[in-house]
Amino acid sequence: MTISLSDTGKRFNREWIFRHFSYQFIQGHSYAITGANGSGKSTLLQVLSGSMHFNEGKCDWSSGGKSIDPEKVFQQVSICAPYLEVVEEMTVTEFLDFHQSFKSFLPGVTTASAIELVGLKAAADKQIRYYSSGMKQRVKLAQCIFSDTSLVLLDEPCTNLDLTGIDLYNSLIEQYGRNRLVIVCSNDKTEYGFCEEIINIMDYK
Ligand SMILES: Nc1ncnc2c1ncn2[C@@H]1O[C@H](COP(=O)(O)OP(=O)(O)OP(=O)(O)O)[C@@H](O)[C@H]1O
Repeated sequence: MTISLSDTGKRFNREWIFRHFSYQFIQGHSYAITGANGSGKSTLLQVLSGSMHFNEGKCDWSSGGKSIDPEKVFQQVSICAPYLEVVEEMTVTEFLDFHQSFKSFLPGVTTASAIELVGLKAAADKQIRYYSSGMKQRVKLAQCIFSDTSLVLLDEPCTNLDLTGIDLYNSLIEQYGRNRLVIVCSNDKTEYGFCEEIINIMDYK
């Protein structure tokens, strides 16, 4: 997947969040979007995911030189973000099985192996509502990283994670992020240290 933005701008009411944003995000590379609180990182990520309209310029998604219908971009997107919820009434096993009825996991990854990889095996049959905030974040990361998509969008991915969780995140990205397009929104280097390109949203005001 390649995402090409040309003079793209997004505003809420009269306030421009970013403007004149021209950039190309290319599969096989990793990018960090940085900037102060409220500067528009999450907004840009949602535009890149195809789930939010923009107000000027262009945003094109393509794969293998062929344009992707904006209505179908979601099929290629995995996202982990603080504003996305998990189904708390389910166990992690039920939740990841349910998720795979919409989006399958990467070849070779099963619900059981995903749960084990994120260190939740002992809590696999517990309802997610009884999980700690760090355990819930591990569920969100599993759902995002193990989905078989070309675009991985991570908004503050280490929220609530302990040091072991941060190490786990980095090793999952190392192992499963290769050959995909990975974009991280963060101001914390422990979350985006692996990224090859750093974009400061403040440069597009
Ligand atoms: N749906 C919305 N309607 C109106 N304004 C919005 C909406 N969503 C976001 N905003 C505004 O857009 C601006 C950018 O918000 P955004 O969440 O993208 O920032 P951010 O850089 O991700 O912030 P943070 O670092 O705090 O997560 C903020 O001023 C916010 O209030």
